[in-house]
Amino acid sequence: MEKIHIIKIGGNIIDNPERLNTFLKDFAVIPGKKVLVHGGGKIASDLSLTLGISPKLIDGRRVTDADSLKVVTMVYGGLINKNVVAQLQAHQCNAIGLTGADGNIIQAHKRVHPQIDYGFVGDIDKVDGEKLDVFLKGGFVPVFAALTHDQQGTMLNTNADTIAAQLAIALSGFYQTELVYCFEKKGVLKSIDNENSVIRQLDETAYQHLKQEGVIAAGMIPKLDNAFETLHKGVHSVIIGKAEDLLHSITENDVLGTLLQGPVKQ
Ligand SMILES: Nc1ncnc2c1ncn2[C@@H]1O[C@H](COP(=O)(O)OP(=O)(O)O)[C@@H](O)[C@H]1O
Ligand SMILES: CC(=O)N[C@@H](CCC(=O)OP(=O)(O)O)C(=O)O
Repeated sequence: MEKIHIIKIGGNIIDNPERLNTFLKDFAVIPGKKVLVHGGGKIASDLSLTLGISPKLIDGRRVTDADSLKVVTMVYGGLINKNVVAQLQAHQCNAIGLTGADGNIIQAHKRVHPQIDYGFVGDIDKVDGEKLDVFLKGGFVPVFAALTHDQQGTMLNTNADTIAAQLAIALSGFYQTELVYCFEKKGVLKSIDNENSVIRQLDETAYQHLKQEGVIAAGMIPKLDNAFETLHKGVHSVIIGKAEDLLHSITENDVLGTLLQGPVKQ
């Protein structure tokens, strides 16, 4: 099976023009088929404050009222997505910027929660892997913003880690899929203050223990929940690591961050 990489960049890289440029230069030369997914939560929060809208997050998920939806649509789908695409074009990578609404590739519904009204936050129902594959087969490199839609004309804000996971699952029907979460640390750490304490390989049992002990916390919990879900649904492997280590991990076949692997296929 042909390989594909689904790569997600975290907010701390998008927020830093130099790190972003270095990352995009590396991303551009990754051989083979690839998809990039980005968020940009921090930039959206900063712009919200400038506009007099107080950002509100619960467990890392943005409560997205009508005004916040306008902000995230502009910031993720416009400002960040188009600048990322333009920079990739400058590195001879034929990127095409998409949201889940484009080509109806990611269908979602507004989140229903018994206690909390998250507003215009989307939970994904379906990813159309075949439509996405049309772009890939056409030689394009899809770049997804953290936006989906409800098929009734409304955009929805959807966490970028979740979008990357669901795209990886959908593409695993056609490709040997590797999901890569790039963020600002070297990997999943045994001791959060020690960059040299990277856990090289993590299985689900060890993850549950480390979560109970509080070693793995905050944003790393939904990231790993997403990651293990993908392994149960056909994704070959997941790498969690530093953006600057991406190229080495992929091209040298030597993962510098944390590697999660699915069951060995017969
Ligand atoms: N054991 C751990 N190893 C690494 N990061 C951890 C760990 N436990 C909690 N974290 C936190 O998880 C964060 C990553 O989640 P998040 O902020 O959602 O990522 P992203 O930058 O991709 O949006 C890290 O910045 C770190 O503060
Ligand atoms: C529903 C929800 O929380 N959406 C996220 C989407 C952006 C994102 O995921 O950005 P990072 O990867 O930079 O965190 C948000 O608005 O913050």
